[in-house]
Amino acid sequence: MTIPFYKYQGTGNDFILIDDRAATFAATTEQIARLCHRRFGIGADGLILLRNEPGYDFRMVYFNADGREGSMCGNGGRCTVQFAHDLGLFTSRTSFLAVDGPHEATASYDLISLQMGPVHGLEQHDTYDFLNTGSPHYVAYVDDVAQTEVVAIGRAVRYGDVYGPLGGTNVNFVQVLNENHLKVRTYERGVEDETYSCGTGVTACALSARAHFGWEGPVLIETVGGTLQVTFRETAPRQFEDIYLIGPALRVFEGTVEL
Ligand SMILES: N[C@@H](CCC[C@H](N)C(=O)O)C(=O)O
Repeated sequence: MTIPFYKYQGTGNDFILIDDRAATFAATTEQIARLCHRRFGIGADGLILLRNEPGYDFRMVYFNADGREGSMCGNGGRCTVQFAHDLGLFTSRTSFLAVDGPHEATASYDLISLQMGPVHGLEQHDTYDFLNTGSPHYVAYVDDVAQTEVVAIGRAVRYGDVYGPLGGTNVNFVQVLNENHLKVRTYERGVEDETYSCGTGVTACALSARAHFGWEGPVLIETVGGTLQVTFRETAPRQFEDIYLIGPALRVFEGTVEL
């Protein structure tokens, strides 16, 4: 079976995008993992199907690089919005459905502003915060992210006694650069490695910084693959609404692949 695909990236978090409005894509977990493999396939942090959804412009179905359907992906959402825009599904404002519910977004040139779901609750532990921004995130503050063993520590937390039995977690390491300015590196569950950027991860870090430092935002976040911005409204302690993840999303190439 020959499948046409598009490759997109959002601050270096890269995805295979498939126009599946005809709902014909059928692949096993192993086949999706192979498409995402950087030696044996196209190479990506995840694969996303754009499908039709009544009442919305489209539906986003997201698979991690391990081939399993994942929880919400912020950068993948921004790339899917850019893909829908490139397909002509909307002009400047869109609404779509993802695994965590409805989302709204705007596209202006290559800048995508994606409304994330509301966040109800943020756990503050002795050495880290934990919250769910559509995907689960562990947030730890460090002095220097460049000197942090992201993969080794990230993997230990993801598979550790606390979060391993709960399905694992993504693990973010945060360095405060200035007020409203962070530098973040993330170990991603489902990729099982550090990625260049994680949208739900930087969103979690911005909300955590709000809880720690009282920042109003917008919070600027430097990732390995570029800069993202997060805005939010805290409606009550540790309750967040109107959360927006803002940054570039670009088509890199397109092609066909054998399944
Ligand atoms: N890269 C994503 C996060 C994707 C979900 C995650 N890997 C998980 O399954 O928990 C993002 O940009 O949010």
